[in-house]
Amino acid sequence: MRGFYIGRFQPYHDGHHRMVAEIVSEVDELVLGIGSAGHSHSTRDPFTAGERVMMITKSVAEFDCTTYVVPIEDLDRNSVWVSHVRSMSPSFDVAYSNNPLVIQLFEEAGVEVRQSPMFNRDVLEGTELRDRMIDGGDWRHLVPDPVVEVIDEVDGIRRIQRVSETDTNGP
Ligand SMILES: Nc1ncnc2c1ncn2[C@@H]1O[C@H](COP(=O)(O)OP(=O)(O)OP(=O)(O)O)[C@@H](O)[C@H]1O
Ligand SMILES: NC(=O)c1ccc[n+]([C@@H]2O[C@H](COP(=O)(O)O)[C@@H](O)[C@H]2O)c1
Repeated sequence: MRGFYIGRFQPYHDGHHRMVAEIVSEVDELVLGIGSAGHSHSTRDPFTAGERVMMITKSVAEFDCTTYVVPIEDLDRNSVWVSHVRSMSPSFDVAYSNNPLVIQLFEEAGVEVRQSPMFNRDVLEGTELRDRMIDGGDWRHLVPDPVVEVIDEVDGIRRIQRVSETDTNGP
C-alpha cells in the first residue's frame, strides 16, 4: 500500500517528522507532496521547492521506507486539484492530512483520508518557527538535523529576515 502526505513544509519540522514516522509504520511506500511548490522568497513561504526536497529527502533517509518527494504547484481551481495531484504523483491508496480543505477535496474525489494527532502544536507549527527565525529565536531543536544543515547551506535565515522586511503579506 502506498500513502500520500502533502504539506507546504516551510520548513519541514518535528511535527511533520512524527507524522511521517507514524505513516511509514502503516504503508509500504510513501509519497511526500511539496505543496505550493512555486512559492518561495516570502515570509510565509521562504524556501524553494528544491530546498524543501533536500530537507525532506535527507530527513526521511532514517526510515526504512521507499519515499518519493514530489513538488506540486498550486492551481486556481480547487475542483480539479486532486486530478492535478494524481497527475504529478505516483499512484496512492490513502492520503494523510490534517488540513480541512485537503481532506474535503480528497474525500469528495473518493480517496480515503487518515488524520493524525497534532504533536506539540504550541511550538511545532511552521508559522511559529518562521517567527523565531525572523526574530533570532531558537528554532533549531524543533526540526530534524538535516533541515538545519539545508537552511544553513542556503543562508535561509538571512533570506527570511530580508524578505520579512519588505513582505506586506505578513508572517
Ligand atoms: N505539529 C504537528 N503535528 C502533526 N501534524 C502537523 C503538525 N504541524 C503540521 N501538521 C500537519 O502537516 C501538514 C502540513 O502542514 P504545514 O506544512 O502547513 O505545516 P504547519 O506547521 O501547519 O505550517 P504553517 O504554520 O506554515 O501553516 C498539515 O496536514 C498539518 O496539519
Ligand atoms: N487549489 C489548490 O492548488 C490547492 C487545494 C488544496 C490544497 N493545496 C495545497 O496543498 C498544500 C496543503 O498543505 P498544508 O496542509 O501545509 O496547507 C498547500 O501547499 C496548499 O496550497 C492546493
